[in-house]
Amino acid sequence: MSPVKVFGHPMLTNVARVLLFLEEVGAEYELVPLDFVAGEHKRPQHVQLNPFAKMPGFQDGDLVLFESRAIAKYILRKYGGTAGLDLLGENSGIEELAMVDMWTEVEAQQYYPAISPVVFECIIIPFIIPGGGAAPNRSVVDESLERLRGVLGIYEARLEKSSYLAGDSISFADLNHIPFTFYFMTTPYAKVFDEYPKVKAWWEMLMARPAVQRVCKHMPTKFKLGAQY
Ligand SMILES: N[C@@H](CCC(=O)N[C@@H](CS)C(=O)NCC(=O)O)C(=O)O
Repeated sequence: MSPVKVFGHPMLTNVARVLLFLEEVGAEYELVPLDFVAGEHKRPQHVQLNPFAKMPGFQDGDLVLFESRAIAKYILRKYGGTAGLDLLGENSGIEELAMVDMWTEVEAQQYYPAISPVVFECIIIPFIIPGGGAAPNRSVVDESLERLRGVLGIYEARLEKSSYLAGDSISFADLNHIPFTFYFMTTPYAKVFDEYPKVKAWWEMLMARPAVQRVCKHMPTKFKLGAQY
């Protein structure tokens, strides 16, 4: 059987999310790299896979998916059992499952909107988007850092009670934090995490996972204007 295919550049956060869960479950996959500087994701061939002309696209035989979080859940449901990983909490009780669902929503609805503007302002707009190059907008960064501190305070209180967000086992909710936090840690604001020791220790535990390291090695940590990543 041919392996599943992921279409996109591996340094991009939403592509990295999909690769991360494939690596976690040890599934065989083919990465079909797209040159985003050349706009390959906007070509008709890719738009057939992802009608929003975004990366990633994903194909498993006749099944075509887009939206990285949905793709990641499909991967976990398809391969998680064989890998002995229940990251969605679906083989536990409904209470455990509800905790995974809740913290997954927290990542998408609270954490991501707080952290992503900093990453956009400091990295994505100046260094990654072709023709970007603008200096970070200070007021956007400052407002986002304030919002992020609020979220991290809630995480700190939670992580005083359990090793991971949804409980004492790692889950989908924790691992979804990897792509944007990885890039945030390359910005001058990484030290914000030092104010939250439990959160910092949790982050270090996530980063120590072999699957995380395999995916993050395709994500640059030093940015230069005009570089082709
Ligand atoms: N919600 C979507 C977002 C997809 C997305 O915005 N992908 C970015 C890369 S991380 C992209 O393709 N950007 C290129 C563009 O917008 O032209 C997902 O999670 O898959």
